[in-house]
Amino acid sequence: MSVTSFLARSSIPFLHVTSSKFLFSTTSQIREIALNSVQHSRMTSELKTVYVTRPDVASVGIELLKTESNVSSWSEPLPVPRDELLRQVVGKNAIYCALTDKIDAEVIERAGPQLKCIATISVGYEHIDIAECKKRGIRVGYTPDVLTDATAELTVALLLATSRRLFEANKEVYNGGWKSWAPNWMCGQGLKGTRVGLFGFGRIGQEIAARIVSFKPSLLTYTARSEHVAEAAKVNAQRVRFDEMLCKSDFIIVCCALTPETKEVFNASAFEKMKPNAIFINTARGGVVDQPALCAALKERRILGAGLDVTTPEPLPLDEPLLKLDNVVILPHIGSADVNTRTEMSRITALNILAALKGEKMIAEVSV
Ligand SMILES: O=CC(=O)O
Repeated sequence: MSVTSFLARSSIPFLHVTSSKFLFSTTSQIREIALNSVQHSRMTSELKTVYVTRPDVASVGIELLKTESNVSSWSEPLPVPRDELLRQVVGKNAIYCALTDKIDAEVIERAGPQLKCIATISVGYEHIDIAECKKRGIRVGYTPDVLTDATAELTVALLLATSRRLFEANKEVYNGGWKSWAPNWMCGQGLKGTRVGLFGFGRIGQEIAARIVSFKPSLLTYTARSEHVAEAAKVNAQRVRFDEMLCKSDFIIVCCALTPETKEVFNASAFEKMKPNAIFINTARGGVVDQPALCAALKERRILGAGLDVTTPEPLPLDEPLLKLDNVVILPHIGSADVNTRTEMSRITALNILAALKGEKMIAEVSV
């Protein structure tokens, strides 16, 4: 890089820049600047390199990363195309990604042996090939905790919107269907006195439970691999077997991680066991559900309704059969979408990368 173009880009404090003209008086000053330029270029070339796939949600994180690394990023508000991702990761030390990016063995191999860290701006990390990272000693960062409250809040909002038919009712206001107050019109199913089952009782499940308690259900139950005795006691929840949850719940809320064990665990046989008034809520991952089986159960009114913040695929194509049903509420995966939460997620993702690149403890690291 020439001295002039370096100066044009740099922010060396003693340099005076007016209308892109550089004002310096003596040759010694010019020599000093040139020397600085060389040193700065050397420093810059020694900085670690980070590729960011989602600049739209990451401005805070990008600014942080820029303080200590060379950042390049995809520039559009849609996921980076696969071929561009494969091109851009080559030679990078870290990748800042989102759940919309499949970071598999091919991406990792293409990046090269200097890749030290992959950090995702999400709590879920099933889009990253963790086994491959383990094999290569690549550290993986994620953003649990910070999004727990936002996701629990959205889950309750979705549950109420589904069970009290908010979207159906709202449409009637605009399409002339609202003729008069009527005793049997737009009646839904309240939470009070019902049995609620949580499929998964981790951080998010526990926060959903804490919020559901205030609606006075008759019983809160959960299924989980570990007992969570103390956490369950706080909300007076009972651990039950999956089958019991299916057969007896009025509401089932999915709040587990997507793993080989939970993949399509809500299948035709599961929906078959549910009560006809059951309302199924999923804010975890679409992959936990056999979607055609859910669609059939809703269409044939074998269950009362469903509220889904996650689907397969995302986004849903406009000819998706679920979109034709009036007993389902679908949201475009907005569980953690509150401004403060997303800002914090972006910051943590960047801090995870900076820590990993310095060999320090990350804020949240997946144990690979
Ligand atoms: O679904 C959202 C996340 O994993 O953060």
